[in-house]
Amino acid sequence: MALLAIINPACGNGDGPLFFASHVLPLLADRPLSVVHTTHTGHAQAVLAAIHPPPTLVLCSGDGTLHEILSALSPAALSFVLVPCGTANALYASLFPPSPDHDQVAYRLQSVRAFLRGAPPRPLSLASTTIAGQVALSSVVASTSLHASILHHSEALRQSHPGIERFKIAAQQNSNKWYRAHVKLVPSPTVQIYDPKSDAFVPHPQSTSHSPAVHLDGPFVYFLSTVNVDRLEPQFTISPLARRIPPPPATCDIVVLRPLRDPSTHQDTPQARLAFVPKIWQVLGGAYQDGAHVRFTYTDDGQIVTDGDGPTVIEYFRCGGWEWYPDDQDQDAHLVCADGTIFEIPKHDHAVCSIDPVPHGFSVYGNGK
Ligand SMILES: Nc1ncnc2c1ncn2[C@@H]1O[C@H](COP(=O)(O)OP(=O)(O)OP(=O)(O)O)[C@@H](O)[C@H]1O
Repeated sequence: MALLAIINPACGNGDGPLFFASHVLPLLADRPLSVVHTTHTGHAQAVLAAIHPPPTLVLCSGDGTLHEILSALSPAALSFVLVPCGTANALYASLFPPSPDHDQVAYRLQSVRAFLRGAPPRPLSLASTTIAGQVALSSVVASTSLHASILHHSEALRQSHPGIERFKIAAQQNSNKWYRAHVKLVPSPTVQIYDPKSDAFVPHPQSTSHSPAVHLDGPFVYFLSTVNVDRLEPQFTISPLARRIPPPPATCDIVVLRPLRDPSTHQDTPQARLAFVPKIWQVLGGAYQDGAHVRFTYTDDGQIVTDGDGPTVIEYFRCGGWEWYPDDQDQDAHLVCADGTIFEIPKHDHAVCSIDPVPHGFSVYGNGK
């Protein structure tokens, strides 16, 4: 089997080349292997586009390089052996959730080991987001609202803060924004919502056989859909049910925070936005506590508790995709993030995200399941 290693020397803390040479190369020494160190954005896919049939790819990078390759080569058939060398490594951390006492080197070699022991590669899902005729693919996340704003603003901090703290700084900069939009959730074949009481997905009450789509009005604080992953960073498990309750094919998990579900928040005012900021941190803090936010509920006076009888703080959906119609007057609501790349919806337009709309053959060496 032809094997190609692509190493991005610029991602994460820049230790990809050294880690590859010290720990990966010795394991692949008896195999025919070509090695490329990328020199610029777009280099990886240019190398791959020239190779037929596509090789099995040992990819030493973060999610961004993977995203570029998938976008350029779709709908090809290509298997990835992942060596996490990026900042967040969301896909790798989801395939191999880290434990506090793991050995750093061994932890990063698990996809290589799965490949070497002949484990079957696991098919990847692709979310396809269309904006003004342009298609953005993602294998991790497609989002709007706070997450898209965080990614938009964190890029400016990449040089000064190369680690994941840049996402926290950008989150603080954007925490009092609400995003005005209308959403249609696309059924597959229904729209399901997580019910913490039964710890199961149930059909959304609006999703009937006659009219299975679900419509949501804003304002939104958070609107984020994931495929293939339950986390965006090793400890930030924003869509934990993707692991605990495995999704059917061609669906995404969607995490939504709409502030007007809070019984103590009645309208969109500057004061209400300010008062809601600590609740946003509480919700995102729940994601850092192994996904505890999916069980958060409101008390009558708007306090957030776990497993209470009030309305859930977030709405956790599972469905075939979504459509996002931003309010023309709300510039911030026009940002869409697809695996870290930011797109802007033109005025009077919208974004449509669907999961695996065309067949493809991307797969990754994961934990063998
Ligand atoms: N030699 C290079 N110099 C500068 N940028 C490069 C080079 N090679 C690749 N790139 C670009 O680096 C960018 C960042 O890579 P990547 O997303 O893999 O890492 P990351 O952002 O550190 O990690 P993650 O996406 O997991 O947070 C990609 O857009 C890629 O195209």
